[in-house]
Amino acid sequence: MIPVYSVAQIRAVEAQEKSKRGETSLMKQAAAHLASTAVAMLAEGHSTEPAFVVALIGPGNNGGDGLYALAELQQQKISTLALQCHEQINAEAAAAYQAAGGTILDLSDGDGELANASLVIDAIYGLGYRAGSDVPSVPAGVRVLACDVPSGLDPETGVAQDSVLRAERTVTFGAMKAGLLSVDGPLVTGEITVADLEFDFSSVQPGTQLVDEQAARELLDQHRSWRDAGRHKYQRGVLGLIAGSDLYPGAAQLTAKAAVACGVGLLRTHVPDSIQPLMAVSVPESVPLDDEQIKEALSFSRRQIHGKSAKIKAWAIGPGLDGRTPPTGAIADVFASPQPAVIDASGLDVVPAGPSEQPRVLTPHAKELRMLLGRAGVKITPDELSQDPIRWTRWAALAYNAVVLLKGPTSYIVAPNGDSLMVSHSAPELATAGSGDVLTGILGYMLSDSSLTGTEGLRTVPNRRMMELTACAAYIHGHLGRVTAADGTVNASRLIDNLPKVMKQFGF
Ligand SMILES: NC(=O)C1=CN([C@@H]2O[C@H](COP(=O)(O)OP(=O)(O)OC[C@H]3O[C@@H](n4cnc5c(N)ncnc54)[C@H](O)[C@@H]3O)[C@@H](O)[C@H]2O)[C@@H](O)CC1
Ligand SMILES: Nc1ncnc2c1ncn2[C@@H]1O[C@H](COP(=O)(O)OP(=O)(O)O)[C@@H](O)[C@H]1O
Repeated sequence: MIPVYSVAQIRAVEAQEKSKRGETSLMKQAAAHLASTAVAMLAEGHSTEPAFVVALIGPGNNGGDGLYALAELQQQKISTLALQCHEQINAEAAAAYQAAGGTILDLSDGDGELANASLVIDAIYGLGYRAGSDVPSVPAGVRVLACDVPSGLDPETGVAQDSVLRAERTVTFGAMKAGLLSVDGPLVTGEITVADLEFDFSSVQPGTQLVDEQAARELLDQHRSWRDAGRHKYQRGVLGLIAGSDLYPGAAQLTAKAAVACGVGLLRTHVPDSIQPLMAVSVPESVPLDDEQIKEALSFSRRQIHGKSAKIKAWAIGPGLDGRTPPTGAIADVFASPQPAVIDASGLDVVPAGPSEQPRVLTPHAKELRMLLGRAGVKITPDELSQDPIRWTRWAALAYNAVVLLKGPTSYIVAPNGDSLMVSHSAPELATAGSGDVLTGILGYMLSDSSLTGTEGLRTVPNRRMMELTACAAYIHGHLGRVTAADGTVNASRLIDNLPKVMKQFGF
Protein backbone atom coordinates (compact mmCIF):
# COMPACT_ATOMS: atom_id res chain seq x y z
CA MET A 1 0.00 0.00 0.00
CA ILE A 2 1.18 3.49 -0.73
CA PRO A 3 0.90 5.99 2.14
CA VAL A 4 -0.76 9.26 1.15
CA TYR A 5 0.24 12.50 2.87
CA SER A 6 -1.08 16.04 3.02
CA VAL A 7 0.97 18.95 1.69
CA ALA A 8 1.55 20.18 5.25
CA GLN A 9 2.95 16.79 6.30
CA ILE A 10 5.24 16.65 3.27
CA ARG A 11 6.40 20.23 3.82
CA ALA A 12 7.27 19.41 7.45
CA VAL A 13 9.34 16.35 6.52
CA GLU A 14 10.91 18.21 3.57
CA ALA A 15 12.05 21.00 5.91
CA GLN A 16 13.84 18.47 8.14
CA GLU A 17 15.45 16.77 5.15
CA LYS A 18 16.53 20.11 3.67
CA SER A 19 18.26 21.06 6.90
CA LYS A 20 20.04 17.67 6.99
CA ARG A 21 20.94 17.29 3.32
CA GLY A 22 20.68 20.76 1.75
CA GLU A 23 18.08 22.05 -0.70
CA THR A 24 20.27 21.74 -3.79
CA SER A 25 21.21 18.15 -3.13
CA LEU A 26 17.48 17.23 -2.76
CA MET A 27 16.67 19.08 -5.95
CA LYS A 28 19.41 17.23 -7.84
CA GLN A 29 18.16 13.90 -6.49
CA ALA A 30 14.60 14.75 -7.60
CA ALA A 31 15.94 15.89 -10.99
CA ALA A 32 17.77 12.59 -11.51
CA HIS A 33 14.45 10.71 -11.17
CA LEU A 34 12.76 13.16 -13.51
CA ALA A 35 15.51 12.83 -16.13
CA SER A 36 15.49 9.03 -16.03
CA THR A 37 11.71 8.96 -16.54
CA ALA A 38 12.12 11.37 -19.46
CA VAL A 39 14.70 9.03 -21.01
CA ALA A 40 12.36 6.04 -20.50
CA MET A 41 9.49 7.92 -22.15
CA LEU A 42 11.69 8.87 -25.11
CA ALA A 43 12.71 5.24 -25.51
CA GLU A 44 9.04 4.19 -25.57
CA GLY A 45 8.32 6.77 -28.28
CA HIS A 46 10.12 4.75 -31.01
CA SER A 47 10.73 7.97 -32.93
CA THR A 48 13.43 8.01 -35.61
CA GLU A 49 13.90 11.77 -35.11
CA PRO A 50 16.61 12.87 -32.65
CA ALA A 51 15.06 13.50 -29.21
CA PHE A 52 14.33 17.09 -28.21
CA VAL A 53 13.13 17.83 -24.67
CA VAL A 54 11.63 21.19 -23.73
CA ALA A 55 10.95 22.12 -20.12
CA LEU A 56 8.57 24.83 -18.93
CA ILE A 57 10.27 26.45 -15.97
CA GLY A 58 8.43 28.13 -13.09
CA PRO A 59 9.65 30.48 -10.36
CA GLY A 60 10.23 28.05 -7.49
CA ASN A 61 12.01 24.80 -6.71
CA ASN A 62 9.76 22.91 -9.12
CA GLY A 63 11.40 24.94 -11.89
CA GLY A 64 14.79 24.19 -10.26
CA ASP A 65 14.10 20.45 -10.54
CA GLY A 66 13.26 20.95 -14.21
CA LEU A 67 16.51 22.80 -14.92
CA TYR A 68 18.69 20.22 -13.17
CA ALA A 69 16.86 17.46 -15.08
CA LEU A 70 17.57 19.22 -18.37
CA ALA A 71 21.23 19.56 -17.35
CA GLU A 72 21.34 15.78 -16.90
CA LEU A 73 19.73 15.19 -20.26
CA GLN A 74 22.28 17.56 -21.88
CA GLN A 75 25.06 15.48 -20.33
CA GLN A 76 23.46 12.41 -21.96
CA LYS A 77 23.71 14.24 -25.33
CA ILE A 78 19.97 14.80 -25.57
CA SER A 79 19.07 18.13 -27.08
CA THR A 80 17.04 20.36 -24.72
CA LEU A 81 15.57 23.82 -24.26
CA ALA A 82 14.30 25.61 -21.14
CA LEU A 83 11.40 28.03 -21.49
CA GLN A 84 11.22 30.51 -18.65
CA CYS A 85 7.58 31.11 -17.67
CA HIS A 86 8.21 33.71 -14.92
CA GLU A 87 10.49 36.69 -14.40
CA GLN A 88 12.40 34.91 -11.62
CA ILE A 89 13.77 31.39 -11.81
CA ASN A 90 16.13 29.43 -9.56
CA ALA A 91 19.50 31.07 -10.32
CA GLU A 92 21.75 28.23 -9.17
CA ALA A 93 19.85 25.64 -11.21
CA ALA A 94 19.81 27.97 -14.24
CA ALA A 95 23.59 28.39 -13.99
CA ALA A 96 24.09 24.62 -13.74
CA TYR A 97 21.94 24.06 -16.83
CA GLN A 98 23.75 26.72 -18.83
CA ALA A 99 27.10 25.29 -17.73
CA ALA A 100 25.94 21.96 -19.22
CA GLY A 101 25.40 23.76 -22.55
CA GLY A 102 21.67 24.43 -22.17
CA THR A 103 19.74 27.41 -23.52
CA ILE A 104 17.09 29.35 -21.61
CA LEU A 105 14.57 31.44 -23.55
CA ASP A 106 11.61 33.46 -22.40
CA LEU A 107 8.40 31.53 -23.03
CA SER A 108 7.15 34.24 -25.39
CA ASP A 109 10.30 33.91 -27.52
CA GLY A 110 10.52 30.13 -27.60
CA ASP A 111 6.97 28.82 -27.38
CA GLY A 112 7.05 27.88 -31.08
CA GLU A 113 9.54 25.14 -30.12
CA LEU A 114 6.92 23.33 -28.03
CA ALA A 115 5.40 21.83 -31.18
CA ASN A 116 8.80 20.34 -32.13
CA ALA A 117 9.38 18.70 -28.75
CA SER A 118 9.47 14.93 -28.42
CA LEU A 119 8.63 15.55 -24.76
CA VAL A 120 7.69 18.54 -22.62
CA ILE A 121 8.62 18.58 -18.94
CA ASP A 122 6.11 20.60 -16.93
CA ALA A 123 8.19 22.21 -14.16
CA ILE A 124 6.09 25.35 -13.66
CA TYR A 125 4.39 24.77 -10.31
CA GLY A 126 4.52 21.90 -7.84
CA LEU A 127 3.79 21.86 -4.12
CA GLY A 128 3.76 25.66 -4.04
CA TYR A 129 0.90 26.02 -6.55
CA ARG A 130 -2.00 28.24 -5.65
CA ALA A 131 -5.04 28.75 -7.87
CA GLY A 132 -4.51 31.82 -10.03
CA SER A 133 -3.11 32.89 -13.36
CA ASP A 134 -3.44 30.62 -16.40
CA VAL A 135 -0.88 27.92 -17.06
CA PRO A 136 0.73 28.01 -20.55
CA SER A 137 -0.64 25.41 -22.92
CA VAL A 138 1.18 22.77 -24.94
CA PRO A 139 0.17 21.92 -28.54
CA ALA A 140 -2.21 18.95 -28.82
CA GLY A 141 -0.46 15.62 -29.20
CA VAL A 142 2.79 16.67 -27.51
CA ARG A 143 3.69 14.32 -24.66
CA VAL A 144 3.93 15.87 -21.19
CA LEU A 145 5.85 14.67 -18.15
CA ALA A 146 4.84 16.48 -14.95
CA CYS A 147 7.49 17.30 -12.36
CA ASP A 148 6.03 16.49 -8.93
CA VAL A 149 2.50 17.80 -9.63
CA PRO A 150 0.84 18.83 -12.92
CA SER A 151 0.79 22.64 -13.03
CA GLY A 152 -2.68 23.95 -12.32
CA LEU A 153 -3.61 21.05 -10.01
CA ASP A 154 -3.96 21.75 -6.30
CA PRO A 155 -1.72 19.13 -4.65
CA GLU A 156 -3.88 19.11 -1.51
CA THR A 157 -7.49 19.12 -2.76
CA GLY A 158 -7.05 17.67 -6.25
CA VAL A 159 -9.03 20.55 -7.77
CA ALA A 160 -7.59 21.61 -11.15
CA GLN A 161 -8.01 24.93 -12.92
CA ASP A 162 -9.27 24.79 -16.51
CA SER A 163 -5.82 25.50 -17.98
CA VAL A 164 -4.14 22.65 -16.05
CA LEU A 165 -1.36 20.92 -17.99
CA ARG A 166 -2.53 17.33 -18.38
CA ALA A 167 0.34 14.86 -18.20
CA GLU A 168 0.99 11.42 -19.61
CA ARG A 169 3.14 10.71 -16.55
CA THR A 170 3.86 12.40 -13.25
CA VAL A 171 7.01 11.79 -11.22
CA THR A 172 6.20 12.89 -7.70
CA PHE A 173 8.92 13.34 -5.11
CA GLY A 174 9.30 11.91 -1.64
CA ALA A 175 5.69 10.79 -1.11
CA MET A 176 2.26 10.46 -2.67
CA LYS A 177 0.26 13.67 -2.35
CA ALA A 178 -3.47 13.51 -1.64
CA GLY A 179 -4.37 15.87 -4.49
CA LEU A 180 -2.86 13.61 -7.14
CA LEU A 181 -5.49 11.01 -6.31
CA SER A 182 -8.61 13.04 -5.63
CA VAL A 183 -11.25 15.00 -7.59
CA ASP A 184 -9.53 16.04 -10.87
CA GLY A 185 -6.15 14.47 -10.00
CA PRO A 186 -6.80 11.11 -11.70
CA LEU A 187 -7.86 12.90 -14.89
CA VAL A 188 -4.70 14.99 -15.22
CA THR A 189 -1.70 13.15 -13.71
CA GLY A 190 -1.47 10.16 -16.07
CA GLU A 191 0.60 7.34 -14.60
CA ILE A 192 2.20 8.35 -11.29
CA THR A 193 5.63 7.25 -10.06
CA VAL A 194 6.64 8.08 -6.52
CA ALA A 195 10.38 8.87 -6.59
CA ASP A 196 11.96 7.74 -3.35
CA LEU A 197 14.09 10.54 -1.90
CA GLU A 198 14.68 8.56 1.32
CA PHE A 199 12.62 10.94 3.44
CA ASP A 200 12.00 9.92 7.02
CA PHE A 201 8.23 9.72 7.50
CA SER A 202 8.51 7.52 10.59
CA SER A 203 6.99 10.11 12.91
CA VAL A 204 4.16 11.08 10.53
CA GLN A 205 0.88 9.20 10.30
CA PRO A 206 -0.35 9.10 6.66
CA GLY A 207 -3.86 10.49 6.08
CA THR A 208 -4.77 7.32 4.21
CA GLN A 209 -3.25 4.52 2.10
CA LEU A 210 -3.61 3.95 -1.62
CA VAL A 211 -4.41 0.41 -2.73
CA ASP A 212 -2.66 -0.19 -6.05
CA GLU A 213 -2.49 -3.45 -8.00
CA GLN A 214 0.38 -4.88 -5.98
CA ALA A 215 -1.37 -4.01 -2.71
CA ALA A 216 -4.64 -5.56 -3.89
CA ARG A 217 -2.85 -8.78 -4.79
CA GLU A 218 -0.96 -8.83 -1.49
CA LEU A 219 -4.12 -8.24 0.54
CA LEU A 220 -5.95 -11.03 -1.27
CA ASP A 221 -3.02 -13.41 -0.73
CA GLN A 222 -2.85 -12.43 2.91
CA HIS A 223 -6.54 -13.16 3.46
CA ARG A 224 -6.82 -16.31 1.32
CA SER A 225 -6.77 -19.59 3.15
CA TRP A 226 -6.34 -22.87 1.30
CA ARG A 227 -8.06 -24.61 4.21
CA ASP A 228 -11.35 -22.87 3.60
CA ALA A 229 -11.25 -23.07 -0.20
CA GLY A 230 -14.58 -24.67 -1.00
CA ARG A 231 -14.76 -28.37 -1.66
CA HIS A 232 -18.47 -28.18 -2.43
CA LYS A 233 -20.67 -25.32 -3.52
CA TYR A 234 -21.95 -24.51 -0.03
CA GLN A 235 -18.42 -24.18 1.28
CA ARG A 236 -17.32 -22.21 -1.74
CA GLY A 237 -19.83 -19.54 -0.83
CA VAL A 238 -23.56 -18.94 -0.81
CA LEU A 239 -24.68 -15.39 -1.44
CA GLY A 240 -28.18 -14.18 -0.63
CA LEU A 241 -29.22 -11.33 -2.92
CA ILE A 242 -32.16 -9.14 -1.93
CA ALA A 243 -32.81 -6.88 -4.86
CA GLY A 244 -35.04 -5.80 -7.72
CA SER A 245 -38.44 -4.27 -8.19
CA ASP A 246 -40.96 -3.79 -10.98
CA LEU A 247 -39.48 -0.34 -11.37
CA TYR A 248 -35.86 -1.53 -11.58
CA PRO A 249 -35.70 -5.18 -12.69
CA GLY A 250 -32.31 -4.72 -14.40
CA ALA A 251 -30.18 -3.93 -11.34
CA ALA A 252 -31.00 -7.25 -9.65
CA GLN A 253 -30.04 -9.13 -12.79
CA LEU A 254 -26.76 -7.26 -13.21
CA THR A 255 -25.72 -7.90 -9.61
CA ALA A 256 -26.73 -11.55 -9.89
CA LYS A 257 -24.88 -12.00 -13.18
CA ALA A 258 -21.77 -10.35 -11.74
CA ALA A 259 -21.75 -12.64 -8.69
CA VAL A 260 -22.21 -15.68 -10.95
CA ALA A 261 -19.45 -14.48 -13.29
CA CYS A 262 -17.13 -14.23 -10.27
CA GLY A 263 -17.74 -17.91 -9.61
CA VAL A 264 -20.03 -17.82 -6.56
CA GLY A 265 -20.79 -21.31 -5.17
CA LEU A 266 -24.53 -20.69 -5.06
CA LEU A 267 -26.64 -17.58 -5.54
CA ARG A 268 -30.01 -17.33 -3.81
CA THR A 269 -32.15 -14.43 -5.04
CA HIS A 270 -35.00 -12.73 -3.25
CA VAL A 271 -36.78 -10.63 -5.88
CA PRO A 272 -40.46 -9.71 -6.31
CA ASP A 273 -42.58 -12.55 -7.75
CA SER A 274 -43.27 -10.43 -10.83
CA ILE A 275 -39.62 -10.46 -11.92
CA GLN A 276 -38.73 -13.98 -10.78
CA PRO A 277 -39.50 -15.49 -14.24
CA LEU A 278 -37.18 -12.92 -15.82
CA MET A 279 -34.46 -13.84 -13.32
CA ALA A 280 -34.90 -17.56 -14.02
CA VAL A 281 -34.23 -16.95 -17.70
CA SER A 282 -31.48 -14.32 -17.48
CA VAL A 283 -29.58 -15.85 -14.56
CA PRO A 284 -30.40 -19.57 -14.69
CA GLU A 285 -27.69 -20.30 -12.09
CA SER A 286 -29.65 -18.43 -9.39
CA VAL A 287 -32.05 -20.18 -7.03
CA PRO A 288 -35.09 -18.29 -5.71
CA LEU A 289 -35.30 -17.37 -2.04
CA ASP A 290 -38.57 -16.38 -0.38
CA ASP A 291 -39.25 -14.75 2.99
CA GLU A 292 -39.79 -18.08 4.72
CA GLN A 293 -36.53 -19.46 3.35
CA ILE A 294 -34.67 -16.35 4.49
CA LYS A 295 -35.97 -16.86 8.02
CA GLU A 296 -35.08 -20.53 7.91
CA ALA A 297 -31.60 -19.78 6.56
CA LEU A 298 -31.04 -17.19 9.28
CA SER A 299 -32.11 -19.40 12.16
CA PHE A 300 -30.07 -22.26 10.74
CA SER A 301 -27.05 -19.98 10.35
CA ARG A 302 -27.33 -18.75 13.93
CA ARG A 303 -27.31 -22.29 15.21
CA GLN A 304 -24.55 -23.39 12.86
CA ILE A 305 -22.37 -20.34 12.72
CA HIS A 306 -19.59 -22.13 14.55
CA GLY A 307 -20.03 -25.18 12.35
CA LYS A 308 -19.29 -25.71 8.70
CA SER A 309 -22.65 -25.22 7.07
CA ALA A 310 -24.22 -21.79 7.46
CA LYS A 311 -26.81 -21.81 4.68
CA ILE A 312 -26.11 -18.31 3.43
CA LYS A 313 -22.63 -16.92 4.00
CA ALA A 314 -23.18 -13.32 3.01
CA TRP A 315 -25.81 -10.92 1.75
CA ALA A 316 -26.04 -8.29 -0.96
CA ILE A 317 -28.95 -5.96 -0.37
CA GLY A 318 -30.34 -3.11 -2.37
CA PRO A 319 -29.70 -3.00 -6.14
CA GLY A 320 -32.98 -2.03 -7.77
CA LEU A 321 -35.07 -2.35 -4.61
CA ASP A 322 -38.06 -0.04 -4.72
CA GLY A 323 -37.11 2.61 -2.18
CA ARG A 324 -40.81 3.56 -1.84
CA THR A 325 -41.67 0.19 -0.34
CA PRO A 326 -40.83 -0.28 3.34
CA PRO A 327 -38.49 -3.21 4.05
CA THR A 328 -40.15 -6.54 4.64
CA GLY A 329 -39.70 -8.40 7.92
CA ALA A 330 -37.25 -10.73 6.25
CA ILE A 331 -34.89 -7.88 5.30
CA ALA A 332 -35.03 -6.51 8.83
CA ASP A 333 -34.05 -9.99 10.06
CA VAL A 334 -31.11 -10.09 7.66
CA PHE A 335 -29.84 -6.77 9.05
CA ALA A 336 -29.96 -8.33 12.49
CA SER A 337 -27.95 -11.39 11.41
CA PRO A 338 -24.21 -11.92 12.01
CA GLN A 339 -23.36 -12.66 8.37
CA PRO A 340 -21.44 -10.06 6.39
CA ALA A 341 -23.42 -7.91 3.99
CA VAL A 342 -22.88 -5.36 1.26
CA ILE A 343 -25.62 -2.76 1.11
CA ASP A 344 -26.09 -0.59 -1.95
CA ALA A 345 -28.61 1.70 -3.65
CA SER A 346 -32.09 1.57 -2.02
CA GLY A 347 -30.74 -0.77 0.66
CA LEU A 348 -29.04 2.36 1.99
CA ASP A 349 -32.47 3.94 2.58
CA VAL A 350 -33.32 1.25 5.08
CA VAL A 351 -30.05 0.14 6.68
CA PRO A 352 -30.25 0.87 10.41
CA ALA A 353 -27.75 3.28 12.01
CA GLY A 354 -26.01 2.46 15.30
CA PRO A 355 -24.40 -0.64 16.72
CA SER A 356 -25.04 -3.94 14.98
CA GLU A 357 -23.80 -7.48 15.09
CA GLN A 358 -23.59 -7.65 11.31
CA PRO A 359 -20.26 -6.78 9.63
CA ARG A 360 -21.44 -4.43 6.89
CA VAL A 361 -20.16 -2.53 3.90
CA LEU A 362 -22.28 0.39 2.69
CA THR A 363 -21.49 1.47 -0.88
CA PRO A 364 -22.98 4.95 -1.46
CA HIS A 365 -22.10 7.37 -4.22
CA ALA A 366 -21.83 11.02 -3.15
CA LYS A 367 -25.57 11.76 -3.15
CA GLU A 368 -26.34 8.58 -1.24
CA LEU A 369 -23.64 9.41 1.32
CA ARG A 370 -25.29 12.77 1.97
CA MET A 371 -28.61 10.97 2.37
CA LEU A 372 -27.04 8.52 4.85
CA LEU A 373 -25.52 11.40 6.82
CA GLY A 374 -28.87 13.22 6.74
CA ARG A 375 -30.57 10.14 8.22
CA ALA A 376 -27.96 10.28 11.00
CA GLY A 377 -28.74 13.99 11.61
CA VAL A 378 -25.76 15.48 9.70
CA LYS A 379 -26.68 17.80 6.82
CA ILE A 380 -23.91 18.67 4.37
CA THR A 381 -23.81 20.27 0.92
CA PRO A 382 -22.25 18.64 -2.17
CA ASP A 383 -19.39 21.18 -1.93
CA GLU A 384 -18.68 20.32 1.68
CA LEU A 385 -18.50 16.64 0.74
CA SER A 386 -16.18 17.20 -2.22
CA GLN A 387 -13.83 19.35 -0.13
CA ASP A 388 -13.19 16.60 2.41
CA PRO A 389 -14.62 13.26 1.29
CA ILE A 390 -12.68 11.12 3.77
CA ARG A 391 -13.89 13.17 6.71
CA TRP A 392 -17.57 12.71 5.81
CA THR A 393 -17.14 9.07 4.90
CA ARG A 394 -15.66 8.65 8.42
CA TRP A 395 -18.75 10.24 9.92
CA ALA A 396 -20.97 7.77 8.11
CA ALA A 397 -18.76 4.80 9.04
CA LEU A 398 -19.01 5.79 12.67
CA ALA A 399 -22.73 6.57 12.61
CA TYR A 400 -23.63 3.29 10.91
CA ASN A 401 -20.92 1.22 12.55
CA ALA A 402 -20.04 -0.07 9.08
CA VAL A 403 -17.29 0.03 6.51
CA VAL A 404 -18.31 2.74 4.05
CA LEU A 405 -17.13 2.79 0.44
CA LEU A 406 -17.73 6.21 -1.09
CA LYS A 407 -17.86 5.55 -4.84
CA GLY A 408 -16.73 7.98 -7.49
CA PRO A 409 -13.72 8.65 -9.73
CA THR A 410 -11.71 8.03 -6.55
CA SER A 411 -13.18 5.60 -4.04
CA TYR A 412 -12.66 6.05 -0.30
CA ILE A 413 -13.06 3.09 2.01
CA VAL A 414 -13.39 3.86 5.71
CA ALA A 415 -13.81 1.55 8.71
CA PRO A 416 -15.82 2.50 11.81
CA ASN A 417 -12.59 3.16 13.76
CA GLY A 418 -11.62 5.80 11.17
CA ASP A 419 -8.95 3.78 9.34
CA SER A 420 -9.15 4.40 5.61
CA LEU A 421 -7.95 3.20 2.22
CA MET A 422 -8.42 4.64 -1.22
CA VAL A 423 -8.58 3.40 -4.79
CA SER A 424 -7.78 5.86 -7.55
CA HIS A 425 -7.05 6.02 -11.29
CA SER A 426 -9.60 3.34 -12.16
CA ALA A 427 -11.46 4.15 -15.39
CA PRO A 428 -13.74 7.11 -16.08
CA GLU A 429 -15.72 4.78 -18.37
CA LEU A 430 -17.07 3.13 -15.21
CA ALA A 431 -19.42 6.09 -14.87
CA THR A 432 -22.19 4.17 -16.62
CA ALA A 433 -25.54 2.94 -15.34
CA GLY A 434 -25.30 -0.45 -13.69
CA SER A 435 -21.56 -0.43 -13.03
CA GLY A 436 -22.27 0.01 -9.30
CA ASP A 437 -24.49 -3.09 -9.43
CA VAL A 438 -21.53 -5.02 -10.86
CA LEU A 439 -19.37 -3.84 -7.95
CA THR A 440 -22.04 -5.05 -5.50
CA GLY A 441 -21.96 -8.45 -7.22
CA ILE A 442 -18.16 -8.65 -6.96
CA LEU A 443 -18.08 -7.61 -3.31
CA GLY A 444 -21.07 -9.83 -2.42
CA TYR A 445 -19.24 -12.76 -3.97
CA MET A 446 -16.05 -11.97 -2.06
CA LEU A 447 -17.89 -11.69 1.26
CA SER A 448 -19.58 -15.05 0.62
CA ASP A 449 -16.22 -16.73 0.00
CA SER A 450 -15.17 -17.94 3.41
CA SER A 451 -11.67 -18.72 2.14
CA LEU A 452 -11.33 -14.91 2.05
CA THR A 453 -13.45 -13.81 4.99
CA GLY A 454 -12.33 -16.63 7.26
CA THR A 455 -15.91 -17.05 8.52
CA GLU A 456 -15.83 -20.85 8.60
CA GLY A 457 -15.83 -21.48 12.32
CA LEU A 458 -15.62 -17.78 13.14
CA ARG A 459 -18.49 -15.76 14.42
CA THR A 460 -17.79 -12.55 12.65
CA VAL A 461 -15.54 -10.85 10.11
CA PRO A 462 -13.39 -8.10 11.65
CA ASN A 463 -13.93 -4.62 10.22
CA ARG A 464 -10.28 -4.36 9.16
CA ARG A 465 -10.71 -7.39 6.95
CA MET A 466 -14.06 -6.09 5.64
CA MET A 467 -12.35 -2.81 4.74
CA GLU A 468 -9.41 -4.50 2.99
CA LEU A 469 -11.63 -6.87 1.00
CA THR A 470 -13.81 -3.93 0.00
CA ALA A 471 -10.75 -2.05 -1.26
CA CYS A 472 -9.72 -5.14 -3.25
CA ALA A 473 -13.20 -5.36 -4.79
CA ALA A 474 -13.03 -1.65 -5.70
CA TYR A 475 -9.57 -2.13 -7.20
CA ILE A 476 -10.71 -5.16 -9.24
CA HIS A 477 -13.78 -3.19 -10.41
CA GLY A 478 -11.53 -0.34 -11.55
CA HIS A 479 -9.20 -2.77 -13.31
CA LEU A 480 -12.22 -4.38 -14.96
CA GLY A 481 -13.19 -0.93 -16.22
CA ARG A 482 -9.75 -0.40 -17.74
CA VAL A 483 -9.67 -3.85 -19.36
CA THR A 484 -13.16 -3.36 -20.79
CA ALA A 485 -12.44 0.16 -22.04
CA ALA A 486 -9.30 -1.06 -23.82
CA ASP A 487 -11.26 -2.71 -26.62
CA GLY A 488 -14.56 -0.88 -26.83
CA THR A 489 -17.09 1.30 -25.10
CA VAL A 490 -18.11 0.29 -21.60
CA ASN A 491 -21.48 -0.87 -20.32
CA ALA A 492 -22.40 -3.04 -17.35
CA SER A 493 -23.02 -6.14 -19.49
CA ARG A 494 -19.58 -5.85 -21.09
CA LEU A 495 -18.04 -5.48 -17.64
CA ILE A 496 -19.72 -8.74 -16.62
CA ASP A 497 -18.50 -10.50 -19.80
CA ASN A 498 -14.92 -9.63 -18.81
CA LEU A 499 -15.29 -10.54 -15.13
CA PRO A 500 -14.30 -14.24 -15.30
CA LYS A 501 -11.01 -13.32 -17.03
CA VAL A 502 -10.24 -10.46 -14.63
CA MET A 503 -11.13 -12.46 -11.51
CA LYS A 504 -8.78 -15.19 -12.69
CA GLN A 505 -6.00 -12.59 -13.02
CA PHE A 506 -6.50 -11.88 -9.30
CA GLY A 507 -6.23 -15.53 -8.34
CA PHE A 508 -9.94 -16.49 -8.18
N1 LIG B 1 8.82 18.49 -1.31
C1 LIG B 1 10.02 18.02 -1.41
O1 LIG B 1 10.40 17.29 -0.60
C2 LIG B 1 10.88 18.37 -2.55
C3 LIG B 1 10.47 19.37 -3.39
N2 LIG B 1 11.14 19.68 -4.47
C4 LIG B 1 10.48 20.55 -5.44
O2 LIG B 1 10.10 21.75 -4.88
C5 LIG B 1 8.77 22.04 -5.30
C6 LIG B 1 8.16 23.02 -4.38
O3 LIG B 1 8.90 24.20 -4.52
P1 LIG B 1 8.35 25.62 -4.13
O4 LIG B 1 7.94 25.64 -2.73
O5 LIG B 1 9.38 26.60 -4.54
O6 LIG B 1 7.01 25.79 -4.97
P2 LIG B 1 6.74 25.76 -6.54
O7 LIG B 1 7.98 25.52 -7.29
O8 LIG B 1 5.62 24.84 -6.73
O9 LIG B 1 6.23 27.23 -6.90
C7 LIG B 1 6.14 28.27 -6.02
C8 LIG B 1 6.18 29.58 -6.76
O10 LIG B 1 5.17 29.65 -7.75
C9 LIG B 1 4.37 30.80 -7.56
N3 LIG B 1 3.00 30.43 -7.95
C10 LIG B 1 2.29 29.40 -7.47
N4 LIG B 1 1.10 29.32 -8.07
C11 LIG B 1 1.05 30.33 -8.96
C12 LIG B 1 0.06 30.76 -9.88
N5 LIG B 1 -1.09 30.13 -10.01
N6 LIG B 1 0.33 31.84 -10.63
C13 LIG B 1 1.51 32.48 -10.52
N7 LIG B 1 2.49 32.11 -9.66
C14 LIG B 1 2.26 31.05 -8.88
C15 LIG B 1 4.52 31.12 -6.11
O11 LIG B 1 4.29 32.49 -5.88
C16 LIG B 1 5.98 30.77 -5.85
O12 LIG B 1 6.84 31.79 -6.28
C17 LIG B 1 8.13 20.69 -5.36
O13 LIG B 1 6.95 20.68 -6.11
C18 LIG B 1 9.24 19.87 -5.99
O14 LIG B 1 9.20 19.98 -7.40
C19 LIG B 1 12.34 18.94 -4.88
O15 LIG B 1 13.27 19.84 -5.36
C20 LIG B 1 12.99 18.18 -3.79
C21 LIG B 1 12.16 17.63 -2.75
N1 LIG C 1 -15.23 9.14 -13.31
C1 LIG C 1 -15.10 7.91 -12.79
N2 LIG C 1 -13.91 7.27 -12.82
C2 LIG C 1 -13.79 6.03 -12.31
N3 LIG C 1 -14.80 5.34 -11.72
C3 LIG C 1 -15.99 5.93 -11.65
C4 LIG C 1 -16.22 7.25 -12.17
N4 LIG C 1 -17.51 7.56 -11.93
C5 LIG C 1 -18.07 6.49 -11.30
N5 LIG C 1 -17.16 5.51 -11.13
C6 LIG C 1 -17.38 4.20 -10.52
O1 LIG C 1 -18.50 3.60 -11.17
C7 LIG C 1 -19.38 2.99 -10.25
C8 LIG C 1 -20.75 3.67 -10.35
O2 LIG C 1 -21.59 3.20 -9.35
P1 LIG C 1 -23.02 3.86 -9.05
O3 LIG C 1 -22.90 5.31 -8.88
O4 LIG C 1 -23.64 3.07 -7.97
O5 LIG C 1 -23.79 3.62 -10.42
P2 LIG C 1 -25.07 2.73 -10.76
O6 LIG C 1 -26.01 2.87 -9.63
O7 LIG C 1 -25.60 3.34 -12.02
O8 LIG C 1 -24.59 1.36 -10.97
C9 LIG C 1 -18.70 3.14 -8.89
O9 LIG C 1 -17.95 2.00 -8.62
C10 LIG C 1 -17.77 4.34 -9.07
O10 LIG C 1 -16.65 4.29 -8.21
